[in-house]
Amino acid sequence: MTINSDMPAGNADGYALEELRRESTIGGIGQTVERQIPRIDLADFDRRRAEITQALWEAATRIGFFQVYNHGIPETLIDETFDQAWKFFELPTEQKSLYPLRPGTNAGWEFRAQVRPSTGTPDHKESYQVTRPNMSGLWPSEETLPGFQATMAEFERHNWTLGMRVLSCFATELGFEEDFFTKRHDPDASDYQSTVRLIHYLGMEDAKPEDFNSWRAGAHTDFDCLTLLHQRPGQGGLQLCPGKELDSGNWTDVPPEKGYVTCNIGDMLMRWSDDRLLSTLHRVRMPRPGEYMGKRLSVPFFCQANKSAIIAGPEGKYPPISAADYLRERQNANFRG
Ligand SMILES: O=C(O)CCC(=O)C(=O)O
Ligand SMILES: [Fe+2]
Repeated sequence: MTINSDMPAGNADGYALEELRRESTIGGIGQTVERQIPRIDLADFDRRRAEITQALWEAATRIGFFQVYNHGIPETLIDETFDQAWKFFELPTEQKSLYPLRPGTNAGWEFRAQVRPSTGTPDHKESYQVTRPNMSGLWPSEETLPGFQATMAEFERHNWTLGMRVLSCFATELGFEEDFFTKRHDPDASDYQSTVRLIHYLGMEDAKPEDFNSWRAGAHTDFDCLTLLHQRPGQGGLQLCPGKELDSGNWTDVPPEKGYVTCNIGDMLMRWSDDRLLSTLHRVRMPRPGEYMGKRLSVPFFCQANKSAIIAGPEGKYPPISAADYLRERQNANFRG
């Protein structure tokens, strides 16, 4: 049975099965409560590494979400990436259909194809994913979108650098070598699978009332080690709900702000850390009456360990599994067809 997101929030008492009750709570609207999302200054990283590591560890073990600033990715490059993303989404549907998402590759374009287990309804969005080794035939030509591929490549490289920096702090706290995760996200390997995802949440200006019952992105945790999320000021909607408080349905807005990259731990790193680093549930809600109704763009970078990497925590809480097998399981539960 599928629980739809238009089920009234907090009305789960009638359900006998714990799983259904829990799922309907996740899919429900819940309440908005304020929580402090830690903000961490990465300036002068090499000199301040110990101090930054403590702040990242505290945030990642307490709430699993944090925002970093002075992060080293040029704002002009971020702006250019959003400009190119919008140019891509503005292409005619027939053109975008030439670059279809291939199952299991995290590469290519999809339109309303992602159904979250928490809601059972397709996210109100389209997306285009870039996973470098899997892009054959999926790049728009220079004629179609001048500079697109070069911008994505540069953006990808900067995000990888930032991601590896943050992961190096978690590595040492977990008792691994500083470059432990860097080696396992080797960008030159053929089984590299970190991903840039351009997302367009459809504008709601002319939407039907029932469209507001669905989600821009249904509640989920990310599959990866670490997500670096770029958002646009004024285009809010991201909310999180920390694990222990899930039953309360208390969700917290994470407003986008210029200069900040929102980071969250994904399931892969939670497992790799024997559950010490928290992969926190989040979602993108529809705008409320009176809020900005236009389109929403966001660009996450997912640090996903290379396929051959073996995920095994220092304390051995879970049996070792390759990153390839781990991601396959998660993707199969999320994409139709
Ligand atoms: O668009 C956002 O703000 C969040 C996107 C997200 O959570 C995801 O793509 O995993
Ligand atoms: Fe996410």
